[in-house]
Amino acid sequence: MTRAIVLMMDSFGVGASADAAKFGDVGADTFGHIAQVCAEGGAEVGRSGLLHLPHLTQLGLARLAFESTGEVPAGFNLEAEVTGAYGYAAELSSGKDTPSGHWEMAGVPVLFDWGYFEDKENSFPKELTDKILARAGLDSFLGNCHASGTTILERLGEEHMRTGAPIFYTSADSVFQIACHEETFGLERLYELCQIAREELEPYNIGRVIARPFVGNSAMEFARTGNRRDYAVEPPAPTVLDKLKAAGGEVISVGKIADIYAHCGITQKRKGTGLEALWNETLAAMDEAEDRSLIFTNFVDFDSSYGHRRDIPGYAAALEYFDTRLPELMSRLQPGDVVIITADHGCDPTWTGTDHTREHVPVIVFGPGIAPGSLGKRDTFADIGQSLASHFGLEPMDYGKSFL
Ligand SMILES: O=P(O)(O)O[C@H]1O[C@H](CO)[C@@H](O)[C@H]1O
Ligand SMILES: [Mn+2]
Ligand SMILES: [Mn+2]
Repeated sequence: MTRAIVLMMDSFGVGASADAAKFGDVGADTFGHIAQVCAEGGAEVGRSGLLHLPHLTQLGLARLAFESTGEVPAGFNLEAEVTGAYGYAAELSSGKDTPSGHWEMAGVPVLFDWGYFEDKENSFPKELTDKILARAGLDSFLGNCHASGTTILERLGEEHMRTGAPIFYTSADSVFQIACHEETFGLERLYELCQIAREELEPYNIGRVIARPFVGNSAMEFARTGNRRDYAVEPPAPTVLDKLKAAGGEVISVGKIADIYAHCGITQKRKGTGLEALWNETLAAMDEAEDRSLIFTNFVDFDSSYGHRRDIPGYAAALEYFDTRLPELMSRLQPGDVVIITADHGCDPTWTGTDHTREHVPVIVFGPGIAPGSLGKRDTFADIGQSLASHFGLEPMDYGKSFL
């Protein structure tokens, strides 16, 4: 069997990269700061004590974090024997957003600059919103600012329900986000509105339109649902996913992977809301996947539920939960399987603001044929894509050095 399983821990950075100053992120460290707060007793909600990640540690997480930052994360040590190959990677792409990180790890770094809506208020050009409203048959909209997606619901969700005006907002990322109530506005209507926005945004070079449906009756109750949908532009060149699909392999998307690659290079899709469901789908995919399959899971909750929310205990508990599921994956490994654990950017929950942080990402590789040891610093996430190309015997990618 030649199979690969990529576990993409969305936003799990392991320390600021050399170019972090360009992003205002010098000193950011998603993993290190969570471990620090846990060790200081500051993450006692829904969990307790030192950050406990025995399986990730056994695979090399503490060592790669030490290689990335020069510091041993609080509560960890470098004593135990390591069974995985471990390293850390810097990002070549110009942005610290989700599509850039994902495309780069699939061998296609984003070397051009995305468009951004930089103004914190009145963020969107009137001619753009006028066109979107006219095509959708709407009179007005709310928001028009940078915002955290949960606080803007507290502020404008009730007005949205009363008036039927959609909420448009953005962030430091190249995104146009639309929040609407699933029942009063309607989910399909929200998706249609996002499709119109996607088309009208073409001249602005915006990476993603994101549908942000929510439910609840009042500001204190609003909750976003698993029906989020991302409308990404297509990657600028064929990724390793496209190449594997073209060569007759299976590319199995779990969670929002398919959306992030604009459905390019995907042969099967499995959905799941929440870490538990995403794990269940990943393991079920492993039980079914045949030779020449790539199972690629995005564990979005680290980012959307905890990183952007600056929820340190929540992030710590999610990491600990993730770690408990690894033995189930290990017990399913077959000869020829390779597992890669990585991330797409940081989102340090101790950092100011609510945006991503420019960080190194972990690269943990294991499987029956993988020798343990350090993979050192990788200069681009594209080393992952190049390694997958090599693993599946595909033509080499233009970027990256294989570690396989
Ligand atoms: O605050 P929420 O709505 O979660 O938005 C976050 O999610 C977006 C996509 O990852 C990012 O651009 C960030 O703004
Ligand atoms: Mn992400
Ligand atoms: Mn994010």
